[in-house]
Amino acid sequence: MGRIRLASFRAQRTLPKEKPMMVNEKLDAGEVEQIECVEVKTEDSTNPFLPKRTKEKDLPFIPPTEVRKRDGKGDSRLWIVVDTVVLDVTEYQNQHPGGRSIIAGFRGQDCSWQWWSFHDRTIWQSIAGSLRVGRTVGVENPHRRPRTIVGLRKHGFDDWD
Ligand code: HEM
Repeated sequence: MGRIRLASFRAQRTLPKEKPMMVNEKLDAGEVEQIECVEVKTEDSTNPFLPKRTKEKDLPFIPPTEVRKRDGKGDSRLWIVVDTVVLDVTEYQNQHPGGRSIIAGFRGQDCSWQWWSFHDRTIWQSIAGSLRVGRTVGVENPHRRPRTIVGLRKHGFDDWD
């Protein structure tokens, strides 16, 4: 009985040209399939998007030196860091409601406090959750967080005092 041959973009077929291969082509019984697997090495082939169900503690560690290299220039992916989580925003930057350029300002860098200033946990879970490729430590934020003064104002409404 024949079997279904599944093509993968990672596999490069090396059968003779006169017998071109078709995706999902059925092989005859006994026919030997010759596929030489050649891993397609992009610089990020080891950092795919991780499923939302992956817990943050289980994200693979990516050294900060690698994160900084992903600045979206040339063939590079575009990564940003929120807290300790590395997000791949290469495609998402074009869909960002706040505009593309604001994300591009944080190429390969940390943007934690800016991120939490404009977004909440719902956006973290619904969108950023699917853009995670790993976790890291030690990646710098290009802007110092402005000082905020808290606790000097009385809580509540006391105009009738
Ligand atoms: C993975 C990265 C990001 C995701 C998933 C994301 C997602 C979003 C979403 C869903 C909105 C619309 C919010 C709403 O309508 O309530 C938004 C708006 C916005 N985002 Fe992002 N964002 C990302 C990165 C960033 C970064 C790095 C900045 C830098 C400061 C930023 C700044 C903003 C701003 C300024 C707005 C517009 C807020 C407004 O119009 O009120 N975002 N973003």
